[in-house]
Amino acid sequence: MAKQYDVLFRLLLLGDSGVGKTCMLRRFTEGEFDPSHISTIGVDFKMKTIEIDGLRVRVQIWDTAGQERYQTITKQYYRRAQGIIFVYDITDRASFQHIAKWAGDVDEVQLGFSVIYWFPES
Ligand SMILES: Nc1nc2c(ncn2[C@@H]2O[C@H](COP(=O)(O)OP(=O)(O)OP(=O)(O)O)[C@@H](O)[C@H]2O)c(=O)[nH]1
Repeated sequence: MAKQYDVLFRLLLLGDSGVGKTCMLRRFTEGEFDPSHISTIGVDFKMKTIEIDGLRVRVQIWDTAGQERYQTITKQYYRRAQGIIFVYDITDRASFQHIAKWAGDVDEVQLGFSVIYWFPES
């Protein structure tokens, strides 16, 4: 079967628990918003193929649990990511301050990464 994409990017969502990582991913991949908060256990992923300048780009986005207790699992995915999306809640100052800690964790295993900021609607 012919390949359904030309390029594959693996991205990772990181940030505190409850900042909206899963919601953001569902909105991007399925166009849906579910206001309930069911904490991610470990990691999960979704994919979407978009066309950019005639190239079919498949984006594979890994959604990680923000809860501390899963960090041994989630850290295993840092190295494999080609880009990291740091997510914080604009109504929660601490979640923004913690971005430095998340970025520091990534820096320990992977030098040089992309940073994209997401501002959830409030
Ligand atoms: N007001 C508002 N609430 C949002 C938005 N995005 C997400 N939420 C709410 O934030 C809560 C947490 O969303 P999740 O996407 O489950 O959070 P998460 O970061 O994946 O959490 P963990 O899986 O525990 O790491 C949910 O109750 C959502 O309803 C937004 O843009 N605006």
